[in-house]
This record gives sequence, C-alpha cells and structure tokens, in this order.
Amino acid sequence: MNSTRPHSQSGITLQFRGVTKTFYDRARSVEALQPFTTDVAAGEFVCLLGPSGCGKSTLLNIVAGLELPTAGQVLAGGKPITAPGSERALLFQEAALFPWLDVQANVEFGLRQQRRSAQERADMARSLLAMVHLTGFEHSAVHQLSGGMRQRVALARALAIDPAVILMDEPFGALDAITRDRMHAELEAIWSATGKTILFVTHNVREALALGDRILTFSPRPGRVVQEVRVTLPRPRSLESHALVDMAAQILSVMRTAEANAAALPA
Ligand SMILES: Nc1ncnc2c1ncn2[C@@H]1O[C@H](COP(=O)(O)OP(=O)(O)OP(=O)(O)O)[C@@H](O)[C@H]1O
Repeated sequence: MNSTRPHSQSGITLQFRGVTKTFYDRARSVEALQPFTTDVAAGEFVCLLGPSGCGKSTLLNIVAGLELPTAGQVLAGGKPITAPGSERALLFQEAALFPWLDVQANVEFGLRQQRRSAQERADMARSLLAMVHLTGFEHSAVHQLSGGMRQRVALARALAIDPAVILMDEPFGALDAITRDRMHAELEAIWSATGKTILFVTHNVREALALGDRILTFSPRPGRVVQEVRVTLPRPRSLESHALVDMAAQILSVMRTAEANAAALPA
C-alpha cells in the first residue's frame, strides 16, 4: 500500500475546549451543543454517538472548519481550527462524488490541485483504489456503482490528499447490514495501516462499538456528553460477542434515560 506513498501522514491530536454552538436566525435561537471538552489522541478512533439532532454533525463541521463555534475552540495538532484545511477530510452519508468524472478521476481530483504529474496521480489513485478493493473499476462511471462502492471511492479520494484526520458523518448509514459490516472491516484495516485520527458520527450503538477506541454518547439537543466509554475489546470485533452485546445494552440504557430526561423538560 505504501509503495507510492512512502511519507503517508499519520494522525494528529484534536483538543476540544468548551466548544459550544447556538444557531441564530431572525426569529429564534437553537442551542445545538453545550460546552464540549475532550482530547483526542493522535491515531485514536473516536465515535460520536447520539440521537438525531443532538449536534453531532455540527461538531464535525466545526472540526472540518465549515462552522465556527459560538464559544470555545478546537485545536488540530495544537493549532486552532478557523477554516477548512487539507489535514482534515470530511466524508458524508451520501458520497459526494463528481458525477461527470470516472472513478479514477474522482480519486485524482485532490492530487490534480496539488499539481502532481499525471503518472504520479495515476499510480497513487490505482494504489488507493486497490486499498479500498476497487481494482478494475478505475474507469467506471459513478452512477454505475453501488452505495458501498461509492463510499469506497469517497474514502480513496479523501485518503489521496493524505489527511491526518478523517471526519466521517454517518458514512455507512444508507448501506445494508452486510455491506456495512464489510465496510467496517475495511475501514478498520485502513485505519490500522495508516494511523489516521478518525472522528466517526453515528446513531448506531453497534457500529460505534464495532469501530471505536472510545465512544462519546450525546444527549438529545442541546447535545452534551452523557457517557464516555473506552472500548478495549480486541479487534476485529464480532458484533455477536457477548461482551459487545452487553456493552451495547448498557449504552442504549444510558441513551434511553437521556431521551426520557429530555422529553420531561419543558419545550
Ligand atoms: N444552520 C443551522 N441553522 C439553524 N439550526 C441548525 C443549523 N444546523 C443545525 N441546526 C440545528 O442544530 C441541531 C443539531 O443539528 P445537527 O445536524 O448537528 O444534529 P445531528 O446530531 O447531526 O443530527 P442527525 O443525526 O439527524 O444528522 C438541530 O436541531 C438542527 O436543526
């Protein structure tokens, strides 16, 4: 995998310091996120788990530099984040590929902007497509691919710019269960090979347990962390293992309590 990428950049730290977000428009304000503080180690895989609307995407967008916090700050590798940067790549539930480009050209997109030679771009794209098991699909059109394949292309395109941090916003939420399990295994293999820092948003407890070194569970909006779990189960993890099923039940019970508490509050 590293034949064309000898200097692949591994992960960097993320430090969240009292990160808060309230959205304002003319009529009202929406408090999306209460002060959030944590340290993510370089190369750590952290899952942000919570119900719809609890502010998970908002937090990811702040790390991506697409939103600014209302208060607090996030530091990436010790530097405050104020704008998007090539050391942070964001992937969405729907792979945002360029439909007019074929698979290889999509992966090469960021490399073109880095002014790499055509040969270098092609070598890197082919190596990344092999890593995500898409050898043979280099010249397929995006619309010919399944959802799982599109996510693989999006991952290869993100890896092409060699980010230190990968931000994933429910990337496998639209996939069937079997494809999702396969994607989990592939993502885990890529993460172990590259040592990138990953922040992964999901509302699926078992997905968080399959992947995360650490799971931060959020309450319904305004999001605040109601539980932090370090997952020390050996990898690769079996979703059927008793230990994982027990942990899932325990996390779900915390989520249900947070949901009930939120419902009991006046609107
Ligand atoms: N630009 C915006 N203007 C106003 N309110 C917003 C804006 N973006 C998000 N919100 C609100 O902030 C809250 C948190 O939204 P966010 O998308 O971060 O939640 P989420 O946990 O990612 O939800 P989901 O899992 O459904 O994607 C929601 O109530 C949402 O309506």
